[in-house]
Amino acid sequence: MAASRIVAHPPPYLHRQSPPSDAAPSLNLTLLPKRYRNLGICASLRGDKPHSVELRATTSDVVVSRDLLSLPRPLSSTQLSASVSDGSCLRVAYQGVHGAYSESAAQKAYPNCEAVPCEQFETAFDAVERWLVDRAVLPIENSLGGSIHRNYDLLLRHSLHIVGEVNFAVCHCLMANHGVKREDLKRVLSHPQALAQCENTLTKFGLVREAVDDTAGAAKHVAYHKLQDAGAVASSAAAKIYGLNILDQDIQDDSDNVTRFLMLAREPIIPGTDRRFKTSIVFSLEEGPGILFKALAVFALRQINLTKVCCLSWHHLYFDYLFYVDFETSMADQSAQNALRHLKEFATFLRVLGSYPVDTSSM
Ligand SMILES: O=C(O)C(=O)C[C@]1(C(=O)O)C=C[C@@H](O)C=C1
Repeated sequence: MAASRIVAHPPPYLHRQSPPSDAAPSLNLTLLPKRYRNLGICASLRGDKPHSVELRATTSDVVVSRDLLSLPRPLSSTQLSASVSDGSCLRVAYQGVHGAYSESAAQKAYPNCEAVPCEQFETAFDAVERWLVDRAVLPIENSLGGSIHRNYDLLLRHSLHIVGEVNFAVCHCLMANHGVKREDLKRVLSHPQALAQCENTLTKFGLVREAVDDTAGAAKHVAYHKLQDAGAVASSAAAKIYGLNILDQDIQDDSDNVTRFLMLAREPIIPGTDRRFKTSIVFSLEEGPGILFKALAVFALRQINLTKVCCLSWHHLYFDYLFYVDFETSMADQSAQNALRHLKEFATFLRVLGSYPVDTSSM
Protein backbone atom coordinates (compact mmCIF):
# COMPACT_ATOMS: atom_id res chain seq x y z
CA MET A 1 0.00 0.00 0.00
CA ALA A 2 1.37 3.45 -0.89
CA ALA A 3 2.67 5.63 1.94
CA SER A 4 0.80 8.60 0.42
CA ARG A 5 -2.39 7.25 2.03
CA ILE A 6 -1.04 8.53 5.32
CA VAL A 7 -0.49 12.04 4.03
CA ALA A 8 -3.82 12.31 2.31
CA HIS A 9 -5.86 11.71 5.47
CA PRO A 10 -3.94 12.91 8.50
CA PRO A 11 -5.88 12.22 11.69
CA PRO A 12 -7.13 15.21 13.64
CA TYR A 13 -4.22 15.59 16.03
CA LEU A 14 -4.34 17.52 19.27
CA HIS A 15 -1.25 19.59 19.87
CA ARG A 16 -0.33 20.94 23.27
CA GLN A 17 -0.68 24.47 21.89
CA SER A 18 -4.16 23.83 20.52
CA PRO A 19 -6.40 24.23 23.60
CA PRO A 20 -7.89 27.69 23.74
CA SER A 21 -6.24 30.29 25.94
CA ASP A 22 -7.64 31.16 29.35
CA ALA A 23 -8.99 34.44 27.99
CA ALA A 24 -12.67 34.98 28.84
CA PRO A 25 -14.75 33.11 26.26
CA SER A 26 -17.39 34.83 24.20
CA LEU A 27 -20.75 33.21 23.64
CA ASN A 28 -22.01 33.16 20.08
CA LEU A 29 -25.78 32.85 20.27
CA THR A 30 -25.95 31.66 16.68
CA LEU A 31 -24.23 28.50 17.86
CA LEU A 32 -27.06 27.74 20.23
CA PRO A 33 -29.79 25.33 19.21
CA LYS A 34 -32.59 27.16 17.40
CA ARG A 35 -35.10 26.52 20.18
CA TYR A 36 -33.04 28.70 22.54
CA ARG A 37 -32.74 31.50 20.00
CA ASN A 38 -36.54 31.51 19.56
CA LEU A 39 -36.94 32.10 23.26
CA GLY A 40 -34.61 35.08 23.36
CA ILE A 41 -32.05 33.73 25.75
CA CYS A 42 -30.20 35.91 28.25
CA ALA A 43 -26.73 34.45 28.44
CA SER A 44 -24.24 35.23 31.15
CA LEU A 45 -20.83 33.74 31.50
CA ARG A 46 -19.36 32.59 34.77
CA GLY A 47 -15.76 31.40 34.70
CA ASP A 48 -14.11 30.00 31.61
CA LYS A 49 -15.72 26.62 31.17
CA PRO A 50 -18.63 25.66 28.98
CA HIS A 51 -20.42 24.07 31.93
CA SER A 52 -20.59 27.41 33.67
CA VAL A 53 -22.47 29.11 30.87
CA GLU A 54 -25.78 30.15 32.39
CA LEU A 55 -28.85 30.37 30.19
CA ARG A 56 -31.97 32.18 31.37
CA ALA A 57 -35.23 32.80 29.56
CA THR A 58 -37.26 35.75 30.81
CA THR A 59 -40.86 35.02 31.84
CA SER A 60 -42.27 37.25 29.10
CA ASP A 61 -40.18 35.44 26.51
CA VAL A 62 -41.64 32.12 27.61
CA VAL A 63 -45.21 33.48 27.47
CA VAL A 64 -44.82 34.65 23.87
CA SER A 65 -43.15 31.46 22.72
CA ARG A 66 -45.32 29.28 20.49
CA ASP A 67 -42.64 26.63 20.32
CA LEU A 68 -42.80 25.07 23.78
CA LEU A 69 -42.78 21.54 22.41
CA SER A 70 -39.30 22.10 21.03
CA LEU A 71 -37.91 22.86 24.50
CA PRO A 72 -35.12 20.50 25.54
CA ARG A 73 -36.46 17.30 27.06
CA PRO A 74 -34.91 15.88 30.22
CA LEU A 75 -32.61 12.93 29.59
CA SER A 76 -34.07 9.60 30.59
CA SER A 77 -32.01 7.14 32.60
CA THR A 78 -32.17 4.72 29.63
CA GLN A 79 -30.54 7.29 27.34
CA LEU A 80 -27.90 7.99 29.94
CA SER A 81 -26.91 4.38 30.54
CA ALA A 82 -26.87 3.67 26.79
CA SER A 83 -24.42 6.48 26.03
CA VAL A 84 -22.22 5.61 28.97
CA SER A 85 -22.03 1.90 28.25
CA ASP A 86 -21.18 2.12 24.53
CA GLY A 87 -19.41 5.47 24.75
CA SER A 88 -21.23 6.78 21.66
CA CYS A 89 -21.25 10.35 22.95
CA LEU A 90 -17.70 10.32 24.29
CA ARG A 91 -14.53 11.85 22.91
CA VAL A 92 -11.55 10.00 24.34
CA ALA A 93 -8.00 11.40 24.13
CA TYR A 94 -5.04 9.05 23.80
CA GLN A 95 -1.33 9.55 23.31
CA GLY A 96 -0.07 8.53 19.90
CA VAL A 97 -1.42 8.30 16.38
CA HIS A 98 -4.11 6.15 14.75
CA GLY A 99 -3.22 2.50 15.35
CA ALA A 100 -1.61 2.96 18.80
CA TYR A 101 -2.48 0.40 21.49
CA SER A 102 -3.92 3.23 23.61
CA GLU A 103 -6.48 3.88 20.86
CA SER A 104 -7.52 0.20 20.96
CA ALA A 105 -7.78 0.40 24.76
CA ALA A 106 -10.06 3.47 24.42
CA GLN A 107 -12.25 1.54 22.00
CA LYS A 108 -12.34 -1.49 24.30
CA ALA A 109 -13.52 0.70 27.18
CA TYR A 110 -15.99 2.76 25.11
CA PRO A 111 -16.75 0.81 21.89
CA ASN A 112 -18.43 3.64 19.96
CA CYS A 113 -16.35 6.53 21.24
CA GLU A 114 -14.49 9.04 19.11
CA ALA A 115 -10.80 8.41 19.87
CA VAL A 116 -8.77 11.64 19.67
CA PRO A 117 -4.99 11.31 19.06
CA CYS A 118 -2.68 13.57 21.11
CA GLU A 119 1.04 14.25 20.78
CA GLN A 120 1.83 13.76 24.47
CA PHE A 121 0.09 12.47 27.61
CA GLU A 122 0.14 16.02 28.99
CA THR A 123 -1.92 17.10 25.95
CA ALA A 124 -4.46 14.35 26.63
CA PHE A 125 -4.78 15.46 30.28
CA ASP A 126 -5.05 19.13 29.25
CA ALA A 127 -7.71 18.25 26.69
CA VAL A 128 -9.91 16.70 29.41
CA GLU A 129 -9.27 19.56 31.82
CA ARG A 130 -10.20 22.13 29.17
CA TRP A 131 -13.38 20.30 28.16
CA LEU A 132 -12.12 19.52 24.63
CA VAL A 133 -12.68 15.81 25.28
CA ASP A 134 -14.49 13.73 27.92
CA ARG A 135 -11.90 11.10 28.85
CA ALA A 136 -8.17 10.37 28.61
CA VAL A 137 -6.58 6.92 28.38
CA LEU A 138 -3.36 6.25 30.28
CA PRO A 139 -1.23 3.06 30.20
CA ILE A 140 -0.23 2.50 33.82
CA GLU A 141 1.44 -0.92 34.04
CA ASN A 142 2.49 -3.86 31.92
CA SER A 143 2.84 -7.51 32.86
CA LEU A 144 6.42 -7.60 31.50
CA GLY A 145 7.68 -4.06 32.12
CA GLY A 146 5.94 -3.33 35.44
CA SER A 147 4.62 0.08 36.55
CA ILE A 148 4.98 3.08 34.25
CA HIS A 149 6.33 5.52 36.84
CA ARG A 150 6.08 8.60 34.64
CA ASN A 151 2.36 8.07 34.26
CA TYR A 152 1.86 7.68 38.02
CA ASP A 153 3.46 11.13 38.34
CA LEU A 154 0.94 12.51 35.84
CA LEU A 155 -1.94 11.18 37.95
CA LEU A 156 -0.61 13.09 40.92
CA ARG A 157 0.18 16.32 39.09
CA HIS A 158 -3.31 16.53 37.60
CA SER A 159 -6.65 16.31 39.35
CA LEU A 160 -8.46 13.91 37.00
CA HIS A 161 -10.32 10.93 38.44
CA ILE A 162 -9.93 7.28 37.48
CA VAL A 163 -13.33 6.11 36.22
CA GLY A 164 -12.40 2.79 34.64
CA GLU A 165 -9.67 0.32 33.75
CA VAL A 166 -8.98 -1.90 30.75
CA ASN A 167 -6.59 -4.82 30.48
CA PHE A 168 -5.38 -5.11 26.92
CA ALA A 169 -3.41 -8.03 25.41
CA VAL A 170 -0.50 -6.48 23.52
CA CYS A 171 0.79 -8.52 20.53
CA HIS A 172 3.76 -6.89 18.83
CA CYS A 173 4.78 -7.37 15.20
CA LEU A 174 8.04 -6.52 13.47
CA MET A 175 7.13 -4.67 10.27
CA ALA A 176 8.89 -2.99 7.37
CA ASN A 177 8.20 -1.57 3.92
CA HIS A 178 7.24 -4.04 1.19
CA GLY A 179 10.28 -5.69 -0.36
CA VAL A 180 12.42 -5.13 2.77
CA LYS A 181 13.58 -8.40 4.36
CA ARG A 182 14.51 -8.91 8.01
CA GLU A 183 18.18 -9.30 7.00
CA ASP A 184 18.07 -5.78 5.45
CA LEU A 185 17.13 -4.19 8.77
CA LYS A 186 19.75 -2.47 10.94
CA ARG A 187 17.47 -0.61 13.32
CA VAL A 188 13.99 -0.79 14.73
CA LEU A 189 11.76 2.06 15.92
CA SER A 190 9.07 1.89 18.61
CA HIS A 191 7.78 3.14 21.94
CA PRO A 192 10.32 2.42 24.74
CA GLN A 193 7.82 0.14 26.53
CA ALA A 194 7.27 -1.88 23.36
CA LEU A 195 11.04 -2.15 22.73
CA ALA A 196 11.53 -3.34 26.32
CA GLN A 197 8.75 -5.93 25.91
CA CYS A 198 10.58 -7.38 22.88
CA GLU A 199 14.10 -7.07 24.33
CA ASN A 200 15.23 -10.70 23.83
CA THR A 201 13.81 -11.04 20.31
CA LEU A 202 15.32 -7.76 19.11
CA THR A 203 18.71 -8.69 20.59
CA LYS A 204 18.51 -12.05 18.81
CA PHE A 205 17.80 -10.22 15.52
CA GLY A 206 20.77 -7.87 16.20
CA LEU A 207 18.70 -4.71 15.71
CA VAL A 208 19.61 -1.29 17.12
CA ARG A 209 16.64 0.13 19.05
CA GLU A 210 15.38 3.68 18.54
CA ALA A 211 12.74 5.07 20.88
CA VAL A 212 9.89 7.18 19.51
CA ASP A 213 6.64 8.51 21.03
CA ASP A 214 4.36 5.59 20.19
CA THR A 215 4.27 2.29 18.31
CA ALA A 216 1.93 3.44 15.54
CA GLY A 217 4.00 6.62 15.13
CA ALA A 218 7.03 4.38 14.49
CA ALA A 219 5.13 2.46 11.79
CA LYS A 220 3.96 5.71 10.22
CA HIS A 221 7.52 7.10 10.19
CA VAL A 222 8.97 3.98 8.54
CA ALA A 223 6.23 4.03 5.88
CA TYR A 224 6.25 7.78 5.25
CA HIS A 225 10.05 7.94 4.78
CA LYS A 226 10.07 4.65 2.85
CA LEU A 227 12.94 3.47 5.08
CA GLN A 228 14.83 0.45 3.76
CA ASP A 229 17.13 -0.19 6.73
CA ALA A 230 14.63 0.32 9.56
CA GLY A 231 11.56 -1.52 10.75
CA ALA A 232 8.97 -0.80 13.44
CA VAL A 233 7.50 -2.69 16.37
CA ALA A 234 3.76 -2.06 16.48
CA SER A 235 0.37 -3.77 16.25
CA SER A 236 -0.93 -5.63 13.21
CA ALA A 237 -3.57 -2.88 12.98
CA ALA A 238 -0.81 -0.27 12.60
CA ALA A 239 0.85 -2.37 9.85
CA LYS A 240 -2.46 -2.38 7.96
CA ILE A 241 -3.14 1.33 8.44
CA TYR A 242 0.34 2.41 7.24
CA GLY A 243 0.70 -0.24 4.53
CA LEU A 244 3.66 -2.11 6.04
CA ASN A 245 4.55 -5.77 5.65
CA ILE A 246 4.59 -7.92 8.81
CA LEU A 247 7.93 -9.79 9.02
CA ASP A 248 7.35 -11.46 12.43
CA GLN A 249 4.32 -11.77 14.68
CA ASP A 250 4.07 -12.08 18.48
CA ILE A 251 7.65 -10.97 19.04
CA GLN A 252 7.13 -9.97 22.70
CA ASP A 253 9.34 -11.90 25.14
CA ASP A 254 6.33 -13.48 26.83
CA SER A 255 3.09 -14.37 25.06
CA ASP A 256 1.14 -13.09 28.10
CA ASN A 257 1.87 -9.43 27.49
CA VAL A 258 -0.91 -7.39 29.04
CA THR A 259 -1.00 -3.61 29.52
CA ARG A 260 -3.41 -2.09 32.02
CA PHE A 261 -4.91 1.24 30.97
CA LEU A 262 -6.80 3.73 33.13
CA MET A 263 -9.73 5.85 31.93
CA LEU A 264 -9.67 9.36 33.38
CA ALA A 265 -12.39 11.99 33.67
CA ARG A 266 -13.00 15.40 35.22
CA GLU A 267 -15.58 14.01 37.65
CA PRO A 268 -15.45 10.79 39.66
CA ILE A 269 -18.13 8.17 39.05
CA ILE A 270 -20.47 7.23 41.87
CA PRO A 271 -19.05 4.00 43.27
CA GLY A 272 -21.44 1.08 43.47
CA THR A 273 -21.62 -2.29 45.17
CA ASP A 274 -23.59 -3.98 42.38
CA ARG A 275 -20.40 -5.35 40.79
CA ARG A 276 -16.69 -5.70 41.56
CA PHE A 277 -15.08 -2.33 42.16
CA LYS A 278 -11.49 -1.31 42.68
CA THR A 279 -10.22 1.80 44.46
CA SER A 280 -6.86 3.47 43.77
CA ILE A 281 -5.25 5.72 46.37
CA VAL A 282 -1.92 7.46 46.89
CA PHE A 283 -0.51 8.38 50.29
CA SER A 284 2.67 9.31 52.11
CA LEU A 285 3.80 8.39 55.60
CA GLU A 286 5.99 9.84 58.26
CA GLU A 287 9.27 8.06 58.84
CA GLY A 288 9.31 5.52 61.62
CA PRO A 289 9.73 1.84 62.39
CA GLY A 290 6.88 -0.34 61.14
CA ILE A 291 4.92 2.60 59.72
CA LEU A 292 4.28 0.92 56.33
CA PHE A 293 3.26 -2.27 58.15
CA LYS A 294 0.77 -0.18 60.14
CA ALA A 295 -0.55 1.48 56.95
CA LEU A 296 -1.15 -1.80 55.16
CA ALA A 297 -2.70 -3.30 58.28
CA VAL A 298 -5.71 -0.95 57.93
CA PHE A 299 -6.69 -3.06 54.91
CA ALA A 300 -5.67 -6.46 56.31
CA LEU A 301 -7.75 -5.86 59.47
CA ARG A 302 -10.85 -5.44 57.29
CA GLN A 303 -10.15 -8.35 54.89
CA ILE A 304 -9.58 -5.89 52.02
CA ASN A 305 -7.59 -7.41 49.19
CA LEU A 306 -4.72 -5.31 47.80
CA THR A 307 -4.15 -5.77 44.07
CA LYS A 308 -1.20 -3.41 43.79
CA VAL A 309 1.33 -1.63 46.00
CA CYS A 310 3.83 0.65 44.33
CA CYS A 311 6.34 2.90 46.06
CA LEU A 312 7.78 5.89 44.19
CA SER A 313 10.12 8.60 45.37
CA TRP A 314 8.78 12.11 45.38
CA HIS A 315 11.14 15.02 45.66
CA HIS A 316 9.14 17.25 47.88
CA LEU A 317 9.91 19.42 50.85
CA TYR A 318 7.94 17.37 53.36
CA PHE A 319 8.07 13.73 52.29
CA ASP A 320 10.12 11.55 50.03
CA TYR A 321 8.02 8.49 49.27
CA LEU A 322 4.58 8.03 47.84
CA PHE A 323 2.69 4.75 48.06
CA TYR A 324 0.18 3.92 45.34
CA VAL A 325 -2.24 1.21 46.44
CA ASP A 326 -5.11 -0.45 44.58
CA PHE A 327 -7.60 -2.42 46.65
CA GLU A 328 -10.52 -4.49 45.52
CA THR A 329 -13.34 -2.75 47.39
CA SER A 330 -15.70 0.02 46.35
CA MET A 331 -15.62 3.36 48.17
CA ALA A 332 -19.36 2.80 48.64
CA ASP A 333 -18.45 -0.05 50.99
CA GLN A 334 -18.29 0.89 54.68
CA SER A 335 -15.13 -1.18 55.21
CA ALA A 336 -13.25 0.89 52.58
CA GLN A 337 -14.37 4.14 54.20
CA ASN A 338 -13.31 2.89 57.64
CA ALA A 339 -9.93 1.74 56.31
CA LEU A 340 -9.21 5.16 54.78
CA ARG A 341 -10.38 6.98 57.93
CA HIS A 342 -7.97 4.80 59.88
CA LEU A 343 -5.14 5.43 57.38
CA LYS A 344 -5.72 9.20 57.61
CA GLU A 345 -4.85 9.05 61.32
CA PHE A 346 -1.19 8.65 60.47
CA ALA A 347 -0.79 9.36 56.72
CA THR A 348 0.79 12.75 56.02
CA PHE A 349 -1.06 12.93 52.70
CA LEU A 350 -3.89 10.84 51.23
CA ARG A 351 -5.78 11.15 47.94
CA VAL A 352 -8.38 8.82 46.43
CA LEU A 353 -7.56 8.65 42.72
CA GLY A 354 -10.79 6.84 41.85
CA SER A 355 -13.20 4.02 42.64
CA TYR A 356 -14.18 2.19 39.45
CA PRO A 357 -15.42 -1.16 38.09
CA VAL A 358 -12.82 -3.95 37.78
CA ASP A 359 -12.16 -5.02 34.18
CA THR A 360 -13.40 -8.61 34.23
CA SER A 361 -13.59 -8.99 30.45
CA SER A 362 -11.53 -11.59 28.67
CA MET A 363 -8.56 -10.30 26.69
O1 LIG B 1 2.72 3.21 21.76
C1 LIG B 1 1.58 2.76 21.88
O2 LIG B 1 0.97 2.20 20.97
C2 LIG B 1 0.93 2.90 23.18
O3 LIG B 1 -0.28 2.85 23.24
C3 LIG B 1 1.78 3.05 24.42
C4 LIG B 1 2.13 1.75 25.12
C5 LIG B 1 2.71 2.04 26.55
O4 LIG B 1 2.94 3.19 26.90
O5 LIG B 1 2.93 1.08 27.28
C6 LIG B 1 0.91 0.94 25.31
C7 LIG B 1 0.92 -0.40 25.26
C8 LIG B 1 2.15 -1.17 25.04
O6 LIG B 1 2.55 -1.62 26.31
C9 LIG B 1 3.22 -0.34 24.45
C10 LIG B 1 3.15 0.99 24.41
